[in-house]
Amino acid sequence: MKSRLLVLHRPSSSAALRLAPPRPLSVPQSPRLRHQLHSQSSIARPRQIPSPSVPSPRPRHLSSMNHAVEEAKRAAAKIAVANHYPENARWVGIGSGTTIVYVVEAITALGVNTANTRFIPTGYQSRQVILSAGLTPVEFDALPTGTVLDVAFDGADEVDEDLNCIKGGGACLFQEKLVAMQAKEFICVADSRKLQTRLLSNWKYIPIEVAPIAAFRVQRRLIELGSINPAIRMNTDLKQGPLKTDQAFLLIDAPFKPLLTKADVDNGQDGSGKDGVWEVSALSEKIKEITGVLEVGIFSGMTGPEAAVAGGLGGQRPVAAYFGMPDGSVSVRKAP
Ligand SMILES: O=C[C@H](O)[C@H](O)[C@H](O)COP(=O)(O)O
Repeated sequence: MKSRLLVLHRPSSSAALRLAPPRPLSVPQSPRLRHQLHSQSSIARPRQIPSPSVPSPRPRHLSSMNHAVEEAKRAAAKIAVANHYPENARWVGIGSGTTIVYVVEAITALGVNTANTRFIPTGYQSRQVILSAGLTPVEFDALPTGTVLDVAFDGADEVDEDLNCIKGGGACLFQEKLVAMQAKEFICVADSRKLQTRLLSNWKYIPIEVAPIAAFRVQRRLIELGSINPAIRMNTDLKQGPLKTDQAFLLIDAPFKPLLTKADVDNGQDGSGKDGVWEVSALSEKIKEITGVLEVGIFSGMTGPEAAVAGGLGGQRPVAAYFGMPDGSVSVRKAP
């Protein structure tokens, strides 16, 4: 199942800038302190649409690093759209986050006629991105019965060698999974910080969307499964309390040990949860079983084409993931 990494585009001049790790984490030591401490970490952060024209107050080296990251996302989006945006597209899923902005930018830059194309958002921010680009959104629950999306594009917080993803760092995951699973194929676009061998290598927690009334119960169960200090995500402004998703649910950010890949298990490692060591899909299924969990931010299992062969829809694993690299090139991992 292990994917190959291909470099698709390499520029002649190298930007030679290292990308900063994504969203540094500060995981609280005590579950009792979780609300307060999480509010001070970068975990609690409403998303902003990047606006390269807005002057940055940051030191120059930081702003050039950020610029390099944004350009890496843009480069990956451009190639992903060029390779996967269908001719005469009718239904296109649009994910959430900062990278998806460049996907929409790349779609509009194609210059194709979108009069008959409907774009399915995965939340409030996603809908705003679609509208700002002059495209037409249609809510997921307004799709005609039986509609299959031609393609769904989205970002990710981390992608492993099998193309399993962690998503939800920007507080969207449930609608993203709905949309990905309604599409013929899901295409992931990211920058090199997200490209890892195993999930939970650089990105340290799994976002889980939960019913508010069940949050503490779910938190306890996550600890039993081996999560180290799972924390309810707070708004940046503490006075606003826990962050609410588009469904008015809460998010629990659950750190675990790095997740085993299929190859790890094939090589004899135990991913059944012993000592808190899990294989990706095993953990995802276990978390999904907890009463009170709406959805888990692990996208694993079948791809769209695999689901079609199995007789239906339901692929949540991308068929390809595009990564903008620090040197300006774009690498792609494709599902075998
Ligand atoms: O919750 C947000 C989504 O899952 C995003 O797709 C993910 O967090 C990646 O976001 P970004 O493109 O901003 O890195």
